[in-house]
Amino acid sequence: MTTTAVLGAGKIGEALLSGLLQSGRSPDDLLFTERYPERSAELTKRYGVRGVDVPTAAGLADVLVVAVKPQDIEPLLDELAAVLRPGTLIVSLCAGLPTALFERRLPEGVPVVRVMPNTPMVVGEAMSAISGGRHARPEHLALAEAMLAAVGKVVRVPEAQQDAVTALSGSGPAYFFFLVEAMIDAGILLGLPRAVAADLIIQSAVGSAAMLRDSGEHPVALREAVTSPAGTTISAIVELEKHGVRAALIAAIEAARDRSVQLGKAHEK
Ligand SMILES: NC(=O)C1=CN([C@@H]2O[C@H](COP(=O)(O)OP(=O)(O)OC[C@H]3O[C@@H](n4cnc5c(N)ncnc54)[C@H](O)[C@@H]3O)[C@@H](O)[C@H]2O)C=CC1
Ligand SMILES: O=C(O)[C@@H]1CCC=N1
Repeated sequence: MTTTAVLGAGKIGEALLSGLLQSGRSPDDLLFTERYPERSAELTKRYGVRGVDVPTAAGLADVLVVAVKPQDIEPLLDELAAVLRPGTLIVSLCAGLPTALFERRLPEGVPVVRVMPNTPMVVGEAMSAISGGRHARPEHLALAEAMLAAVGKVVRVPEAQQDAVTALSGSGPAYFFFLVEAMIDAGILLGLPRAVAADLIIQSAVGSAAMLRDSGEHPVALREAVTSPAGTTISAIVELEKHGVRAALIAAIEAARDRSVQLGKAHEK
């Protein structure tokens, strides 16, 4: 079994640790590093996984998963460059950062796999897209793929598509949560108790997601099946179209893609 260290156990780092443990990985095969000692102690208490410093992680782990914010990557790269063992696989979860950045800043020949996961990892339902860097061989991609397959679904994409992936599925859960939040507010406006409105909307979201995944039907066909002639749904759809919700979503996702590109450009030199 490989030893995997998560460097930066914030929201996505913790989601990965938690998902891997739920999938049956032993806490003894996992490590993490964290900037704040209180956070480190809290995670060890919660998961039984050891918090270590970067040199210890680099000395013990075969796979180093980089999960710090893109803005925090520079000092971590400096630290890692000094202690990285040959053959260690770097798996970056960082939005926008190209594999070339890691290859340039870490010892020559380092295998790097860029991944864009998402937080449903905590319930084993992540969507992760992976791309290999210049020195990532098939066995490196297979190792990263196996790790992520334990916590959800994995696709391989050319690295040039990772900014678009980040905007779609990396940030995607936030759009769904935003929608659910707005729909619950609508329930409040219509006079329902908050808890009832939340139950109605969350179960509708779960049921709709299962239909999208399992029915094999196109989203348009599924929506049409709900939309009765002269019924209630079409009255709502007219309002959504009038308010430009479709265009707003497309523009929002384009803005997220542009931000991902910008995050990568900040580390070009
Ligand atoms: N939150 C999400 O839904 C997703 C995040 N990502 C990517 O994952 C990365 C982390 O994002 P979040 O977890 O949301 O951020 P976060 O801020 O919750 O987590 C980052 C963690 O790294 C720690 N940290 C920073 N520098 C460190 C260092 N040198 N050594 C040890 N620990 C260090 C911080 O204390 C913090 O706990 C980002 O690059 C982001 O683009 C990717 C996909 C989804
Ligand atoms: O908002 C962000 O930058 C990160 C990357 C994808 C999801 N969260």
